[in-house]
Amino acid sequence: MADEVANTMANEMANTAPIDVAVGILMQANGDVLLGQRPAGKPYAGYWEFPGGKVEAGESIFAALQREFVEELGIEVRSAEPWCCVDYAYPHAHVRLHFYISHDWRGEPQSLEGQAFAWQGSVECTPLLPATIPLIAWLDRMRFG
Ligand SMILES: Nc1nc2c([nH]c(=O)n2[C@H]2C[C@H](O)[C@@H](COP(=O)(O)OP(=O)(O)OP(=O)(O)O)O2)c(=O)[nH]1
Repeated sequence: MADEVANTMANEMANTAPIDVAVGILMQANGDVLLGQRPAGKPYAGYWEFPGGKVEAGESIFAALQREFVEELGIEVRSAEPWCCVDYAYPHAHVRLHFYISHDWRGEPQSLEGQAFAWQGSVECTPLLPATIPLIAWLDRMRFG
């Protein structure tokens, strides 16, 4: 019964307009990418993700990306290219994730929200947010061929 209720909620959520989320993959020259761990108090606390957050009303996706990197990590993202877009229906929200790749930022990551972060070659942080899991294989193909 609990499963049925959860499935119904997920299906209803899938029919609602998605929430746009801007997500940034900072990539160093050697291919390492930056991941962060979701802080306590958020859904999926303790799960790893690429830094980012919800786009606010009237804000472009790139502006949201820049704002989130300043707020969470104290980093100025100078430029980034859109890479892929993933829709995912969580029980708490239907999200549309806009992933960008950046090779061009200023500053060293700081833990401004008390979160852990890590530069990773092959990504070994677990658990990863479910919607982010498929990205790792795509990213590896791009980075390592
Ligand atoms: N940043 C980020 N979010 C992701 C990834 N994968 C994934 O499913 N998400 C989901 C989790 C959340 O439902 C949503 C991001 O929203 P959030 O709650 O972290 O956004 P926010 O920082 O604006 O949070 P808040 O102001 O509402 O507290 O996107 C990912 O790799 N990075």
